[in-house]
Amino acid sequence: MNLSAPFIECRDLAFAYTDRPILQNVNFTVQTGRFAAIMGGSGSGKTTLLRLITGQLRPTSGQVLVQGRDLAAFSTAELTAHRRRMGVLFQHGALFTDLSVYDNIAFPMRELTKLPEEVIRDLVLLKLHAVGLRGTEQLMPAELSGGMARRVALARTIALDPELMLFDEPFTGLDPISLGVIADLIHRINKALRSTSLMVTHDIEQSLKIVDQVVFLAHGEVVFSGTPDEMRQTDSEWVRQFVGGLPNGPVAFRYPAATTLKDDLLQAA
Ligand SMILES: Nc1ncnc2c1ncn2[C@@H]1O[C@H](COP(=O)(O)OP(=O)(O)OP(=O)(O)O)[C@@H](O)[C@H]1O
Repeated sequence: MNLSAPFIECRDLAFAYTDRPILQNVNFTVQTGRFAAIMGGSGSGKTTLLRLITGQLRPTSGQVLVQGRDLAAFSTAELTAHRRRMGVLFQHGALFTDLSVYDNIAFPMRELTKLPEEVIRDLVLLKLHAVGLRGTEQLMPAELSGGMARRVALARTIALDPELMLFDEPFTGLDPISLGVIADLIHRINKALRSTSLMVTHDIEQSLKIVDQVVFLAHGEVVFSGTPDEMRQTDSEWVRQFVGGLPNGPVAFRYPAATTLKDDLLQAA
């Protein structure tokens, strides 16, 4: 593994849903083995960006390069191989409710590989151990707390030792202790597997502790890209409003109404 080479590179990336532009001029690189957070306000295009990187969406213009190769030029077989190398953990980390913890983690191994059951068994136990939940194999998802369920989902995400891990708001809905546990696990797994990781998150406090770089989106463009330290010191108004949780800033508190309140009130009188 060449740790100084980019694993993911977005070059002049733009995307529109039919004629509605969502992303434009997006340029950034994530080096192999690094951990990047994608941040930005609601609707700024973070999840859309993740979907472009998984290959679920195709850019309107520009490129997503994976290990130097344009994703758009991947054959169907290459795209399948790309997805197989990826571990994805979505917001609610949904487990299959009718499968036990064991079968949930074994699922991608059974679906995507021809590994014999005894090897799968050892791998499931190792993954459960990695998230601190060995002994829960026979429990059903309904018997787990929210934090435990997220850890099982994380174990399933790493089932096949992904080279690329994508997390979409992995901390949503967790209490502070579970949140700290998940953040620590994600960090340790990124380092242990040396997998390149991207995480969409609103949680500044936890994520700045564990990521190597932050890509900050506003109105569909990258308005800041740098290390957590650079982010804390930046004078970007967008970032400062987000970090400070300020109600007013580049993202205005008030909707830009076409008339003034005074006019409206006078008209009604
Ligand atoms: N399938 C779709 N068709 C049309 N518009 C969409 C579709 N999916 C998302 N959008 C729009 O694209 C914009 C960006 O959405 P996206 O989910 O990428 O934002 P986000 O930054 O992840 O937001 P949040 O933090 O609220 O999850 C939003 O305005 C959303 O309404």
